[in-house]
Amino acid sequence: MSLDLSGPAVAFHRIAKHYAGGSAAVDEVTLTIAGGSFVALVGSSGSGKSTLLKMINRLVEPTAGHVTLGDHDVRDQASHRLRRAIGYVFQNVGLFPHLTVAENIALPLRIAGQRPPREQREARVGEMLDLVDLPRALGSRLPDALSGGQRQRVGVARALVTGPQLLLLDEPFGALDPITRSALGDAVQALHRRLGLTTIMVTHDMAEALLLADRILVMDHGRIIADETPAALLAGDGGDQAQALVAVPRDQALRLAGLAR
Ligand SMILES: Nc1ncnc2c1ncn2[C@@H]1O[C@H](COP(=O)(O)OP(=O)(O)OP(=O)(O)O)[C@@H](O)[C@H]1O
Repeated sequence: MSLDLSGPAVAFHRIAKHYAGGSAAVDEVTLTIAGGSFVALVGSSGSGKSTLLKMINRLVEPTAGHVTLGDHDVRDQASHRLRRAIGYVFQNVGLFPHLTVAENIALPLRIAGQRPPREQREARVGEMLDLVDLPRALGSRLPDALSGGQRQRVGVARALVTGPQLLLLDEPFGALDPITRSALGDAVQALHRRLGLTTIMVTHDMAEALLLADRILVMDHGRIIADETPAALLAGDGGDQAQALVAVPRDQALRLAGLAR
């Protein structure tokens, strides 16, 4: 496991994406995310969050502008090398149903051209299962024989197996029940800190963003309309749209507190 505690800075330089026939999905975004930070991207459906995220690992190519990781333009690397340096977790995980959990976790090593001997590969898979708090015995099961939360943990293990220092999460907990969701959010935050990652997470859930991230970007119509710390958002900063999103968990907390009285 890489323990180099320095995830890369990620910078967007006037980045834009126009899909054919649509308006700008991302509209000239310029900003820098500091290495080692945990950033949440929130905003309404269709505001451009996933598109912005996928321009980092080049699953989407920008129409204009570019992205840098540290000092390097992401276009300067072959995409397989780039993706080895970037962990990516999305809502439905995309585990291969006919491969065991262990084989799924080891797959990025093969794709990255690494062919460690069997014992080394098994040791690495075991380490990754430990990292995401899954029993090693689950390695021999097929993904169908796991719960949704366990599958999502396998997705995180697979994303981190090549030792990336940048982790991208696209609605990673969207399909999970609230208790599993909260436990996994905490697990990802702990991994972020322990491994010194730079983490960028797309979420619809402002409460999750406030609890996990140290910086929150609110998107609307392809632009960043608020860029605040959780403390600043909770203190009322960021403008009306950001405050409308913060009002949802705040009102729920107040109503619950009222019920408990
Ligand atoms: N492959 C595509 N082809 C054409 N248009 C697309 C494509 N992917 C996304 N779009 C459009 O780009 C805009 C931004 O989409 P994007 O998925 O980035 O938004 P989002 O904020 O992540 O939404 P959601 O929260 O619903 O996932 C939307 O209008 C969407 O319809």
